[in-house]
Amino acid sequence: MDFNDYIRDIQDFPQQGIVFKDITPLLQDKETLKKASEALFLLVGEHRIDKVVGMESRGFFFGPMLATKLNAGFVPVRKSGKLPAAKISQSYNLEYGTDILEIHEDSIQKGENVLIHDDVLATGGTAKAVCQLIERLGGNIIACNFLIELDFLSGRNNLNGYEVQSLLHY
Ligand SMILES: O=P(O)(O)OC[C@H]1O[C@H](OP(=O)(O)OP(=O)(O)O)[C@H](O)[C@@H]1O
Ligand SMILES: Nc1ncnc2[nH]cnc12
Repeated sequence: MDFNDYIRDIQDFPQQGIVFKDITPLLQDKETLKKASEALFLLVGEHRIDKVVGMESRGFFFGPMLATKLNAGFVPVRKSGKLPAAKISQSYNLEYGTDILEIHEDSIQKGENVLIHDDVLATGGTAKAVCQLIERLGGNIIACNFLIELDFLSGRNNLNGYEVQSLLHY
């Protein structure tokens, strides 16, 4: 089974000139979903992880599954105005726009080992903003884990100094 067969390109979504990597076929297929989840877990290796941080929305697909496999908690990073309790914010740019991300202040304790997970690493703007949020809370970033990395956008250059783990490269 080839994961690439379950990822489709959608031209000009969400805006002109963007080729969108749609992973819903991979999520819909029970065997592929299970295998992708296991493969993402294996990418993490032997690290001890306290918290998996996933970003809204597509970091929520695999983030909690990874957390249970790693015996860790799950922390959502959400877009502006969605989190109810005390939080900190970070603005950022991504491949097709700009936005604000937020995290609850009490979600990570100082010195906790954190794995960041998202579906796609494109320009790295989103992941870099999440790294900044976690470090402002005193978290120790162990690695950034992605289902897909768009190599031609060089997103990992925005994540210098962090381990970047990606299952699929385009
Ligand atoms: O590396 P970057 O250029 O920052 O882009 C990557 C981000 O873009 C997508 O999220 P999007 O903001 O589209 O939100 P969604 O998950 O709610 O669809 C994707 O899920 C990543 O979070
Ligand atoms: N080309 C792309 N496909 C899917 N998700 C993305 N997030 C940022 N760029 C993306």
